[in-house]
Amino acid sequence: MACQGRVAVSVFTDVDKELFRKEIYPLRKPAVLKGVPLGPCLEKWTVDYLAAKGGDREVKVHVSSVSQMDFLHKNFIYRTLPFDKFVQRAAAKAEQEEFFISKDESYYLRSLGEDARKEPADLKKQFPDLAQDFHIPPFFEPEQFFSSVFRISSPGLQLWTHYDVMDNLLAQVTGRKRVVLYSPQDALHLYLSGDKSEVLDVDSPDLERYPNFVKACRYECILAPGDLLFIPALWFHNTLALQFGIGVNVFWRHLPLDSYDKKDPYGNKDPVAAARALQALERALGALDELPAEYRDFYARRMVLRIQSRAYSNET
Ligand SMILES: O=C(O)CCC(=O)C(=O)O
Ligand SMILES: [Fe+2]
Repeated sequence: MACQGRVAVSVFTDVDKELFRKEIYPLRKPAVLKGVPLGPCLEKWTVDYLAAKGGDREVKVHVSSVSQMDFLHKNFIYRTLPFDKFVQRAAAKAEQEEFFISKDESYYLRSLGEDARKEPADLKKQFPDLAQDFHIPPFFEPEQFFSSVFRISSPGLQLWTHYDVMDNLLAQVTGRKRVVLYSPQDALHLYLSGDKSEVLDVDSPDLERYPNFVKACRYECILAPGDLLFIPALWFHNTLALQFGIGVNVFWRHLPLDSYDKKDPYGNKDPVAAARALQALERALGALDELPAEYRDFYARRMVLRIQSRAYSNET
């Protein structure tokens, strides 16, 4: 059945590993899991506690003059702050005394590994004292673990729609967060630029520029503190912090280890076979360029038909 309007993400309570592996994981659909024990972080992670325990190690943060971050027009910059200062600034209710761009700038932290270009983030390594307070849900096998990442946002901050290549458990620890998701099968309606959608305003999209966006089925949920969102690999997600928010996401491998790019600290590089296929496509397009426009158009359409009949799993 066609999707009409919005679809609420399914909510599950009392989920244990068995239920997750049998009833939720195989569906490859997002799910909100309520009441999964996440440890003492739920009570402990106040701004003061985080600042004290997280210490003053330097973190690289996104700083944006407006709350909707725009990767197309780069309305944000990266700056480095000590973790404790960053947390205080992101949680601030009033205008910033010290600022980079403007008094009402927004902040977003996606924590990184020790050597950010090589190593995935791991809370246990970068924030050992805080990592103790967060209990990673035991729903995956330990060898599937890829990374654990702090997600800390100013109130109102919106992160663009993108996909990651790992399965994800996104835990909301404090603050409420709205998450809008789209199926990988809706990729044709999302106006992709690499791993991101060019449609920044998912609530009132520019339909003259992006007419097919209305065809994408919008899944939505609001995460409250203590909620866990399962985001299967390749599902697009757009997050909006309704309040100052602290989250932790844990990425897990879904495919065998050697399906993934070995140099992928973020968990968003396409699997090696997919990257090879995309490269081959670029070569094919280069060959089409040797033809006059009329022929190029015709053979491009034939290629689309071939791809559809050979590789799509169904008629969507
Ligand atoms: O929580 C957020 O703000 C973004 C989360 C995200 O993109 C992820 O967990 O992959
Ligand atoms: Fe993500």
